[in-house]
Amino acid sequence: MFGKNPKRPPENTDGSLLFVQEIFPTIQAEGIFAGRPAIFIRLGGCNLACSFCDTEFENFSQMSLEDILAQVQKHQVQYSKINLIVITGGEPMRQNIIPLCNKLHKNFTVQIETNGTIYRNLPDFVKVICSPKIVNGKYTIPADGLQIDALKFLISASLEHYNKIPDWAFDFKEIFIQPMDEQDAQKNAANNALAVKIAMENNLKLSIQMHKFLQIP
Ligand SMILES: Nc1nc2[nH]cc(C(=O)O)c2c(=O)[nH]1
Ligand code: SF4
Ligand SMILES: [Mg+2]
Repeated sequence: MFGKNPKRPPENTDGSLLFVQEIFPTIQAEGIFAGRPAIFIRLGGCNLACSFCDTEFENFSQMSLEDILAQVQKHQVQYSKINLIVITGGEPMRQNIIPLCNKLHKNFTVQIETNGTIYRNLPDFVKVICSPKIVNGKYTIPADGLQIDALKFLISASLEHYNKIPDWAFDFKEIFIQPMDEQDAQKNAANNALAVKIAMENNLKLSIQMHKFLQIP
């Protein structure tokens, strides 16, 4: 969170054990499935350390796929109709999530939230939302071969480089513009205004973090 995390490299395991921060039901607040109830699996660790990162992902513990599925099933007791799983982080592609995706596919639409810097040969059914980040003054271009369903750009009026969509992005079929939450009312107001301007000028969809407005996870 807030760039204070260690940058953790990709883990190349068989995917039968994963580092998990939290498994919780909520409303998917961002991107193509915004508004849809979902069970979130937040995985531990990230390979980047963004100064504005709003997420705690370093209190993770190792879980087997069976334990993860059992926790998902526990939430299904209360929310039996939910049919969307969101795997996020941290950076979920840091770990081998392919076996987990395959198991979840039987009962759920599976969507991941990734910064796009790590390649994995994900099954075609996985919906990938990629939010590129600035590294060395430039947006990271999604890893070669990664199948992406939508890009999501965070917009800040004050943080360097986060005020413009890179030209390469327009080759992708769907782009969301999302005001960055900088935990500061004045900055956030400027971020909202700039995000609306960029969305309007480029005919792109706006994504707002509705869970913060709703005060849900
Ligand atoms: N409600 C809710 N929706 C989200 N969509 C993406 C999130 C993320 O942290 O990746 C997120 C999150 O943290 N909460
Ligand atoms: S890539 Fe995402 S999860 Fe990782 S540090 Fe940046 S904002 Fe946080
Ligand atoms: Mg979040």
